[in-house]
Amino acid sequence: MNNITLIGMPGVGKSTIGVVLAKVLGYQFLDSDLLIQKQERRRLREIIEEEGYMGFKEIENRVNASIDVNHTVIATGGSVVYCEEAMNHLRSIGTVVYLKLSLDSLAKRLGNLQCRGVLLKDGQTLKDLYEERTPLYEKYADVVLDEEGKDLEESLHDLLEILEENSK
Ligand SMILES: Nc1ncnc2c1ncn2[C@@H]1O[C@H](COP(=O)(O)OP(=O)(O)O)[C@@H](O)[C@H]1O
Ligand SMILES: O=C(O)C1=C[C@@H](OP(=O)(O)O)[C@@H](O)[C@H](O)C1
Ligand SMILES: [Mg+2]
Repeated sequence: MNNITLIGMPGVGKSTIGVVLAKVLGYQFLDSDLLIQKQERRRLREIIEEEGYMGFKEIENRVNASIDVNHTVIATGGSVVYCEEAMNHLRSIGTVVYLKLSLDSLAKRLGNLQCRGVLLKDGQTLKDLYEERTPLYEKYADVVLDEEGKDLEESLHDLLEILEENSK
């Protein structure tokens, strides 16, 4: 219990802010993408290439649904919101925070999607992905942090304030 799970689009900063948040709170940090790689003994890109879109989702669901931690900040991969069982589990073990950024800002940050290993269906653009996922991020979020126009320090400051508010 008492975990904080970060969800949101790839490139929004879940892994970056997550590790700093863990330090500030005195929590552990877990990047569930790295946990997937460790358990599968393969890199994410290899899993996606070898298992395909559905195969990756199944693995991502299984690994995230089995996370058993306390006082930990969990940075998820952006595609975890497709995994219903995993999302219900993450909600049951702590607070789920949606890190939100506009499509324009994300596009500037992301560069080449393929190189990052983003889970795209054939022909899907970043805009398609954004529109498909936004309702899912909103559905599973206990709280939302709007990062627009904020640097890492400002995002962290506002996140701590939101978490404090939410714990009352
Ligand atoms: N608040 C921020 N403002 C500007 N750039 C950021 C911020 N947070 C993260 N970044 C940058 O965005 C990129 C993606 O961050 P990352 O933590 O890997 O995102 P995610 O884990 O959500 O995919 C990195 O280059 C990181 O330095
Ligand atoms: O959003 C996605 O489709 C993905 C995001 C990646 O993580 P980040 O959100 O940390 O970039 C990683 O889980 C995987 O390559 C798929
Ligand atoms: Mg990440």
